[in-house]
Amino acid sequence: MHKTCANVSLLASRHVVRQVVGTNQGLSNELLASSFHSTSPSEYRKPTPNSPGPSRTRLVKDLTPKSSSTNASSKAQKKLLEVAPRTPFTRDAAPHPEARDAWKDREEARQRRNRERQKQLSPATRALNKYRVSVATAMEGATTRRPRFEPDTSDSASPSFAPLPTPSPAPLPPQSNFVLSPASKSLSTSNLPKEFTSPPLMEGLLDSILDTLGPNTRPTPIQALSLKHLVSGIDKGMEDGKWKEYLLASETGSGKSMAYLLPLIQDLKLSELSPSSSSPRTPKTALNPRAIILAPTHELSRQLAGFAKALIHHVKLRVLCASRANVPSILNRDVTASKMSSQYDTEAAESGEFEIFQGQKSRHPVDVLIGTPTKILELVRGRGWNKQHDQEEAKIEDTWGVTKAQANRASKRKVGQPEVGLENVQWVVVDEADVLFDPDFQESTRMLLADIAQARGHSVPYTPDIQLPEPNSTAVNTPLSPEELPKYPFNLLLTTATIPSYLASYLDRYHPSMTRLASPNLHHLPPTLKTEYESWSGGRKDKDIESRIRKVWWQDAVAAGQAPKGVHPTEEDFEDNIAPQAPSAAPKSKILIFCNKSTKVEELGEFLTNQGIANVALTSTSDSRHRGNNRHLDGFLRVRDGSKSSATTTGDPSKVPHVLITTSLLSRGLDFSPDIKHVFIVDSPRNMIDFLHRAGRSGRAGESGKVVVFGKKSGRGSDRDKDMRKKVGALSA
Ligand SMILES: Nc1ncnc2c1ncn2[C@@H]1O[C@H](COP(=O)(O)OP(=O)(O)OP(=O)(O)O)[C@@H](O)[C@H]1O
Repeated sequence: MHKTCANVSLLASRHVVRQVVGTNQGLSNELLASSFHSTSPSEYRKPTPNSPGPSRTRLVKDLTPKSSSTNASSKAQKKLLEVAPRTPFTRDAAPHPEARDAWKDREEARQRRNRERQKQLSPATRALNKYRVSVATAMEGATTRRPRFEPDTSDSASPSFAPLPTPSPAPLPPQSNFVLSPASKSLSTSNLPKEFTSPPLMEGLLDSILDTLGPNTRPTPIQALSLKHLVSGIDKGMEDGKWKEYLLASETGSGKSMAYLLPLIQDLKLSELSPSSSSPRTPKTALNPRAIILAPTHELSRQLAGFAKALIHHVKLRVLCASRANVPSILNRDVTASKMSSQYDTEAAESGEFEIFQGQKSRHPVDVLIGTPTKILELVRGRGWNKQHDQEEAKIEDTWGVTKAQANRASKRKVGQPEVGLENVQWVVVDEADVLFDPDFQESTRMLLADIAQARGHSVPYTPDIQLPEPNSTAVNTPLSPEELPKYPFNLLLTTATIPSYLASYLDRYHPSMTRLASPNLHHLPPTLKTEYESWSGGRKDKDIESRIRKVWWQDAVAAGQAPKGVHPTEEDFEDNIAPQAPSAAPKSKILIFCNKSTKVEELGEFLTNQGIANVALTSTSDSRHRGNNRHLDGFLRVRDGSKSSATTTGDPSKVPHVLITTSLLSRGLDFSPDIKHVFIVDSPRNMIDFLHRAGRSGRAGESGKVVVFGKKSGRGSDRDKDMRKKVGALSA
C-alpha cells in the first residue's frame, strides 16, 4: 500500500514536471524527497526511444573530462582532474574529557595572551589582517607545519587520547575498479596539505575542527584537495571574479561534508569581515542566504545542519535547516516570512538545528540554508506554487494520514509568499550529486539553480529534457556552444561517493570546465569495512536474520569478557536458534538492516519485536518521519556531544532499540554512529551503487565495521547471488 502510494506520487510528480516546465513553472513535491529510491531503478530514459542513454547504475572508471563541447586541448582537460594520494584516517576517536579540558585551558590562556597583544585593533581588521599576512607563508608552509595546538605529551597518559603516529601513506591498490587516468597518476601530489593549519584556515574555523574532531585530526585525501584548491584558492583565485565549479568525489565516510563546508564557511566569513566586500543586495524577503546546501533527504539535511553548526561555533555564522517537517507543502500551515522567522527563533533551541542571533536578522538573517531542492523551491517560490501538482497529490487519499477532504481543502489555498530570497547566494553545494542530478531529481535541482541564477541577474539556459550521450560513445554529440553552457553566477560544488555514467556524461556536456577532485579509494568500500557472506538456511529468512543478530551480540559479549564461561555455541547452534543468548547487561553493538521494500521492513520489524528484539523500522511513509526532527533516529546517528545522545550500547535490547531496519531511504550521506558495527544487506542490492552506499553507513571515518551480505550459496537462484558476491569482492579496498 505504502509503496503503491509512493510510486503513484512519484509518477504524478514526473508527469507534472513535464507539463509545467514549458510555462516556466516546475516541481514542488516533497514526496520526491520522501519516496527517494522507492521505485525500481530504470535506465536513464533518453527522449529518443531508440537509445537507452547513459546508465544510472554503472560506475564510470575514469574521471578525466571527455568533453567535445570545448576546444580545450586534452592536456588542459586533464588538468581538471586531481586524485589525492592514499592516507589513512587520523584523529582521536574519542577525545578523553580530562585531556580535552587541559588542552582547552592551555588554548584559552593562549587566546587571552593574543587578545592582550592585539586589543588596539578592531575585531574585523584583526581577523582579516591576520589571515592576509599569514596566508602567503601558508601557501608554501601549510603542507609541513604542525598544527598550532600540539597536545602536551602528558596528555598521552590517557589511553583514549594518545597522539597517533604520523601516518605513512599506504600503497595504492594493485587493482581497482576506478582506473585513474595516466595523467592523474603522474600528477604531483606532494603539494597537498597534510595538516589542518591556520592559515590557510581562519583560526576560529580551525578551533572548531579541533574541538569537534580532536586535536590530532588530519585532513582526509578529499579534504587535503579541498584545502589546496578551494580554501587556499579563496584568497587568490576566487577573487578573480570568476565563479568556480568543483566536483568532490570520494568514498563513503571520507569526510566530504567538511571538504565543502570549510571553503564555504571561510569565504562567507572573510567577505563579512572585509570592509571592501560589496554589501549584500537589498533583500526583498526576510531570509537571504549566502550559501545553499542541497541534500536528497530531510534527515541528511538536518544532520548536515548540525555538523555545519559545530563548525561555525567560533566564527559565528547563521545556519538554517529548511527540513523541519516531512509533510507535503499543501498540508502545512500558511506562514508568512516574518512568522516563520519568529518561529525559527523560538523553536531553534529545541530542535538544535539552527540559530539566528537577535539583532542581526535584518542584515544577514541566514548565511547558510540547507534542505532538499523541492523544499527550498517551495520556500523560494511560495508554498503551493505548483498547484497542479498539489492537486494531483491531494487525490492520493491517506498517503500522509489525512483525509481526502483535508487534502482538497489544502490544495485550494492560495499560493504562499516567497519566503527566501536568492539574490545573495554565492555558494551552492549539491551533496549526493548523483542523486540530485539523477533523472528523477535533476529537474527540480536544475530548476532551483536556474532560479538562483535569475535572482542574481544572470539567466542560464534551462531545458527540461536534457540529452546525454554515452560516455566514450561514438554517437553524434553535438557540441554545445559557449552560450549554451550554464554559467552559474555562484560557486558550484558537487559532491558524491559514486559517479554513474549519466553523471559523468552530464558533467562532460554541461560543465566541461568543472575541476574534478577525487580520492584514490573512490568506488571502493572504506578500507576499514570488512565483508562477510551469510547463507540462507532454507527456512524462514526472518529467523536467519534473528540468529545472525544474536550471534553478533554473543560475539560482543565474548569480546567484552561477559559471556558465560565454558559456553561455546557453534555456528550451527545459532542457525538452529539453540545458541544461548548474550547476557542482557553485556554491551551490544547496533545493527543496521537494509531491505529493498517497505513492506519487508515492516514485516521484519514486527517479527523481531515478537522475538523480543526492540527495533526501529523506518520507511519513507513512517509516521515518525513527520516530526520535523531526527529524533526517530536517536541512538543510531553519530552524536558529537555525548550529553545529548540517548544512544546506549549497554541497554537491554528488548527495551532499547539496537536494530534499525530501513530501505535505501537512509543509505545516502547519513553519518551513522560508530556503534553501528554491522550493516546487514538482506535483499540483493539493485546495483553496486546502492550497495556501496548501504554498506558505507558503517566503517566510517576509519572506524571498523562489517557488512554482512545475505544470499543463497547453492541451489536455485544462487547464480545471481554468486555474481553479486564477485562484484562485492571487487569493491573491497
Ligand atoms: N579529517 C577527519 N578526521 C577524522 N574524522 C573526520 C574527518 N573529517 C570528517 N570526519 C568525520 O568522518 C565522518 C564521515 O564524514 P562525512 O559524513 O562528511 O563523510 P562523507 O564522505 O560525506 O560520507 P557519505 O558519502 O556517506 O556522505 C563524520 O563523522 C566526520 O565528522
